[in-house]
Amino acid sequence: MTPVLQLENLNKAYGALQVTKNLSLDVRPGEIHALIGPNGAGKTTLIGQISGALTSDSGRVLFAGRDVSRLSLPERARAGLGRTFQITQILPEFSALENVALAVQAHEGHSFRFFRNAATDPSLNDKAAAILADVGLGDRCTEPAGQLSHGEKRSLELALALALEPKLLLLDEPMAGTGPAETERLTELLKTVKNRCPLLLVEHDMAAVFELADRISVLVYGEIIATGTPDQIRASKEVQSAYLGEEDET
Ligand SMILES: Nc1ncnc2c1ncn2[C@@H]1O[C@H](COP(=O)(O)OP(=O)(O)OP(=O)(O)O)[C@@H](O)[C@H]1O
Repeated sequence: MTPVLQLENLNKAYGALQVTKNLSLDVRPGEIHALIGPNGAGKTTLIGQISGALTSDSGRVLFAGRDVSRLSLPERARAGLGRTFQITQILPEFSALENVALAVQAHEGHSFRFFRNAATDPSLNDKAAAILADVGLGDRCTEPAGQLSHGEKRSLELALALALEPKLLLLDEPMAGTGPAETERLTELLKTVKNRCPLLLVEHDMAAVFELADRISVLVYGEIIATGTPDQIRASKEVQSAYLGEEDET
């Protein structure tokens, strides 16, 4: 099966600090691939190298059958490489439906100059409502986005990303700052998002990772020390000593 995303021998240094070391990884169609590792292992840097926010010193990023290594972040986004928007990019005064309708409108190539029409365009609204229903916000469509709970805002971020119909979604710590009930809800939600597109998930919440991931890659000091199913990763002595053991002690 051809991977959706394939990283080949990526490198990235900040001065003398080699943050990403000859890193190779792939994400397959239909999977949730989780990337875990201790603080400072280089996860955020790697996500930046994949999205195009950061340029790699060497190596290749192959996405949806093409080499996107030299493409900018917007070009990679247009090629279908999705990422969740930050909560700060949600328009708090607009309803959840209007926020998603604007994203659908942007994806369909309409100009933002006509954004006032987004709220009244039935086809945009129908698509936006369907996406909101998928992320569990079907009954919160008319709520101003600023009034949603933190967890609901996370769901809205996902809806905004899905409105762009990505071929792969990069998720950087979706559970951060959410309580146990919201984490459980988001975990269930990500299981359904997986039906729409594969996910590369960076997450510190190990319970969520082990429940969600089809495969897990463990990053330590910029190197992948293991990739495997949750059971394989749990059983790996190298992973236990490098990462999971350390977590258990805290
Ligand atoms: N712009 C930068 N300039 C210099 N060093 C940087 C820069 N960005 C990150 N680093 C360093 O690169 C290393 C990896 O950082 P990164 O944020 O990618 O790790 P991380 O795994 O995402 O960490 P965390 O889990 O804490 O978010 C760290 O040692 C960090 O201090």
